[in-house]
Amino acid sequence: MTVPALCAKAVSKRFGRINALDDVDFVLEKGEVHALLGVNGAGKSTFIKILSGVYVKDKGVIEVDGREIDCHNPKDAIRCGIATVQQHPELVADFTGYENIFLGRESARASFLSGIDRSVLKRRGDELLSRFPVEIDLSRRIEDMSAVEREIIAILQAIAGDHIRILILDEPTSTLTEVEKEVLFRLMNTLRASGISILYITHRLEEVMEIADRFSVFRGGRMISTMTPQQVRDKNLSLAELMLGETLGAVFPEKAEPAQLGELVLDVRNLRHQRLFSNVSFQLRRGEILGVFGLVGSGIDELSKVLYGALATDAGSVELNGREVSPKSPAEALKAGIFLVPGDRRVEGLSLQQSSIFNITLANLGRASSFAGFLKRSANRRKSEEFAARVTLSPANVTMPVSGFSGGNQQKIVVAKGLFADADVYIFVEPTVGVDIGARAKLYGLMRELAKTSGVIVMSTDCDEAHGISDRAFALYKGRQVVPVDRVFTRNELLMAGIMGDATHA
Ligand SMILES: Nc1ncnc2c1ncn2[C@@H]1O[C@H](COP(=O)(O)OP(=O)(O)OP(=O)(O)O)[C@@H](O)[C@H]1O
Repeated sequence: MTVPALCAKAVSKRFGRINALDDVDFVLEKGEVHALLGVNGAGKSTFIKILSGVYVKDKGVIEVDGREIDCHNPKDAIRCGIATVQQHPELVADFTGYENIFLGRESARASFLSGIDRSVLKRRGDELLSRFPVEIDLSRRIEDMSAVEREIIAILQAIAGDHIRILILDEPTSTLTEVEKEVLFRLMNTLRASGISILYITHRLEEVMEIADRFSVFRGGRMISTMTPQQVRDKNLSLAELMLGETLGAVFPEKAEPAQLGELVLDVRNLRHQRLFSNVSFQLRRGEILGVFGLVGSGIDELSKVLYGALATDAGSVELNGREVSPKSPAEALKAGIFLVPGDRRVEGLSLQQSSIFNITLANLGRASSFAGFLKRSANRRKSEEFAARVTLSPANVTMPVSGFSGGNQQKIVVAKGLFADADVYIFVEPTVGVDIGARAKLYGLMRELAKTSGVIVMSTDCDEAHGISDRAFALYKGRQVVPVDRVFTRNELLMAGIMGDATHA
């Protein structure tokens, strides 16, 4: 019998009263791609953080190549042959690919600072890259690279130590397009063929069927089962239901009936921002959800920022409730009644060291304060608890710092903040990145609820999302609005509009 690359036996970890991992047994075979699945808060990140030495387990045994290891920090893990690429790899933006690949290693850093021989760096970088079927110009700086190029640099950095046998990837595809994902999968396949075992977290279930040899499902801190994609096909199982432990209803809520539509709330005409988008026009009524689909770089990010006052517009007009507005800052937009649920909640949406109460009430200080300007502490707590329950925050603890919540639950706090803000228009940008399928269905339900009294815009690089959640939608293709907004379209038409710039190819 071959010895597995990694074996965990009865591994447990608590955070205060939370049992984040409970007696987890897990086996990673040599040269396999093994996916970790689970709803938000299931314990996936805690498990990989223990393997990569970020957290120390409370009890249990971890073996690498049949030998017990005891890691107390990431360096210990790397010494044991385990390298990890975080969800948002920390690369040095103004350094080249070559420099970043070898920066992670202390010895390289020392020689780097003392003026390393660039030709050595280049030779070693080229040699490393030549082992993989991907093409990247490593002499470019990280800030000029695409998301997938950065991910690949982070992986090359992780495996640059030749003794690395286990590679852990945390949601590596969450910011990648379909085409970029295929590039990453090619790299993963080559690593697998070279005998490296890959353990990776994903919320994109269709990927598991495509790339994983096996997958393990975590639920409530326990490891529920390990299976192959073939077993899922043979038994006709649903990965989402395995994760949830219950049957999943419809992911998207019902569309709005025409009779439910209220007055016009937002009227956007011929909006333009530099060369990133131009001539964007649409109207939004209370009671409806408008979807905007576009690939990364299509201009949807900039469009949301213009609407929210974070970027200036060069031409066009925006009317909110019949009055022209041109917010100069996000604070002004919020005051006017436009609330943005941003794509990157880590940097744009939340103060991570503060509690949920603080974060939720920040969105509407007028509502959170008394006439004399004092914060209404007990009322705010009650309201925060009410909104936390509506977004099914888990754990339902509104005083805990936001940093203690899992990624998906942090996204729920941003939405609770939106509920408290009581805005006329809600703009969601990439609302479900990193959010599990069960919580996603609940978030969509909340959007529909918000749309009962406000107008909602959902901007997404995921066509199924932009189409599934919306009553009407249009696509942005290289800054151009493709689908006429009043036309009823199919999902394929919207997809073609967003990726080809022409809906008629569908
Ligand atoms: N540093 C921490 N302090 C307190 N509680 C924590 C901490 N890290 C994780 N937890 C808790 O442990 C549980 C497991 O969280 P974990 O981040 O491992 O989940 P996850 O499956 O990775 O979720 P997600 O998909 O949302 O990232 C959650 O209840 C979470 O709130």
